[in-house]
Amino acid sequence: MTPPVESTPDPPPQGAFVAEGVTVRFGGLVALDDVGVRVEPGQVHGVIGPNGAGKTTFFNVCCGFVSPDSGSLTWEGTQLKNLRAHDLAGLGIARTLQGVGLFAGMSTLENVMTGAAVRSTSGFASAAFGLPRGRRDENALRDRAMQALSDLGAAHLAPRYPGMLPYPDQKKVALARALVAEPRLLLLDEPAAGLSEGEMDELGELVTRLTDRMSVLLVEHHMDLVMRICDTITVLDFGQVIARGAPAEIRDDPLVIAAYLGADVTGGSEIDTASLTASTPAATSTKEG
Ligand SMILES: Nc1ncnc2c1ncn2[C@@H]1O[C@H](COP(=O)(O)OP(=O)(O)OP(=O)(O)O)[C@@H](O)[C@H]1O
Repeated sequence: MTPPVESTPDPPPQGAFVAEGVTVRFGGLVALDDVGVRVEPGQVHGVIGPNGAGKTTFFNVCCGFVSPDSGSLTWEGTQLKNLRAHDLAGLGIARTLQGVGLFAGMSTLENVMTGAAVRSTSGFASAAFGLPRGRRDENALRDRAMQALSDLGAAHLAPRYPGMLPYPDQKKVALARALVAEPRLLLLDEPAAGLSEGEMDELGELVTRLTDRMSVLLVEHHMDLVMRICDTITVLDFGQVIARGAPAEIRDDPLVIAAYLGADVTGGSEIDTASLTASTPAATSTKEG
């Protein structure tokens, strides 16, 4: 007897996140000048640079918070025109921000559930207010949110309110909220800020594990973390790409070293210039701008 043919769901689209020629001006100041990155599927792409280099502005362009004066973003083969922050979830993109932005009046679990709402059939509002149609969704959302917290070792935080949590735990909750949407691209803005060495190691391991199901664009100050977990690094300085390559290439790039040594590393920057000058075989990186 011929076995019944089972239809398998289409695999999710795979593709790179590509920014090309991104230019942003604030009045007379050119914050980004013809900046491009290419985040390959399943890779971690770091964007680094001294203070004022344009990292946050670039991140904000990728999130749809800032509209570039020129340039384009392409995701999984489709150009993202007039991207707005609220479009991200529907595109399979999630982000965390420097300010964790949790809702004070909701428990940790409810905060994480808001990240999954976009995927529920009847919507979070329906589920949250106990409408009959939303009951099953609510349970499913709750389970997924608990799972996301568990994956980060944060299940015990579920009933607590964000205001009661230390900052590193708030960051975990914000990350769980991003991950519960099961994104294919995760945008992280300085995820290690305020974390201890141990917490940073944990974060690094987590981000590396995530790459079996998503790509990651990481804007980060902590050079050790960036060097350890990124496949490719783009270095900005004064709004321009000055280098791009694998961590070992970037570490030895004279332009990068000069950019960091020229920065005020005593003025609150968390950049460890020692990790830039650690001896590794010299290599050539891509230079632009
Ligand atoms: N909204 C704005 N209006 C005017 N200038 C801005 C604005 N946002 C950023 N800038 C300027 O654009 C340049 C790039 O800033 P941006 O915050 O993107 O750099 P950054 O690399 O993230 O710096 P940091 O590491 O200090 O956070 C800086 O000169 C900054 O002063």
